[in-house]
Amino acid sequence: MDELIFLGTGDSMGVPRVYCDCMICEEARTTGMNRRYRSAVMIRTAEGDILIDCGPDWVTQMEQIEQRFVSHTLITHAHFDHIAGLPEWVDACRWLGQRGHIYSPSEVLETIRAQFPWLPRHLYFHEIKPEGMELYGWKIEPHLMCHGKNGMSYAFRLTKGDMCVGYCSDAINLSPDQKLFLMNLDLLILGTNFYHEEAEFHTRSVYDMVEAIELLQELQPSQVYFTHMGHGVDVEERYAIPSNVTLARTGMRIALTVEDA
Ligand SMILES: O=c1ccn([C@@H]2O[C@H](COP(=O)(O)O)[C@@H](O)[C@H]2O)c(=O)[nH]1
Repeated sequence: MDELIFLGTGDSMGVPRVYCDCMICEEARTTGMNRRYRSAVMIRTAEGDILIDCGPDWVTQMEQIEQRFVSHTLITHAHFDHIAGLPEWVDACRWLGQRGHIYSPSEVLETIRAQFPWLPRHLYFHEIKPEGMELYGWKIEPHLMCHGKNGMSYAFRLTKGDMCVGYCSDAINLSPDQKLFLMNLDLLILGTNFYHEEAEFHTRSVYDMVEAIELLQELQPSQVYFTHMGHGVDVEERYAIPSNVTLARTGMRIALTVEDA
């Protein structure tokens, strides 16, 4: 049975934030309930694994799940917190003599090539076209999403048999067309930086939970996991969230079947 593992559920700085002594960062340093690596998931299938995003915590994340290698990586957008682990993945490819496969829409791949010009020596670059692609039995479709003040990011819709999963880690203020892409999912993984963010809307780049809950009323997914959470979120707090919403934790696993999702 396919499964999804949360390798990271943190915002762009992760939790704890290196400069911060707040209660949540201190808790993350001690008991570690709120320790959150940068957002990424691994989808495990009988045929092989698919990593979504490869941020600066990639090595630690692989060690945590005791996995030595991954051959196939999808990238949502070329921001530091989603791609900074690529050179380390490529070093692993180089030392193992195995060329990895990286997948994203063309402009994301272009930015990655510009940032890390040596990667194509050890990676096959595959453009995900708007009509999508197939990998290990999953149909994977991309859609460009509003990422607020930080530009645009892709969400992926992954379908296998009856199971339909949406991965949208970095989005805010979605247009009707962008919302349509995330309708009728069995499982939605959605980024929410805070429970309720006080900063002015135009300065922001990711939903907060209060806004996300409103959005869910339109999208109507069966099950939802919030990810990309900053140090304002305490996973032990009893927030007012619907019963089908879970705050994802590092290492959490979800069976990718309609019954279990
Ligand atoms: O052009 C850019 C802009 C930002 N970044 C990095 O992205 C994150 C911010 O992400 P949020 O999810 O919007 O909080 C931060 O790490 C910036 O350094 C980038 O790489 N490129």
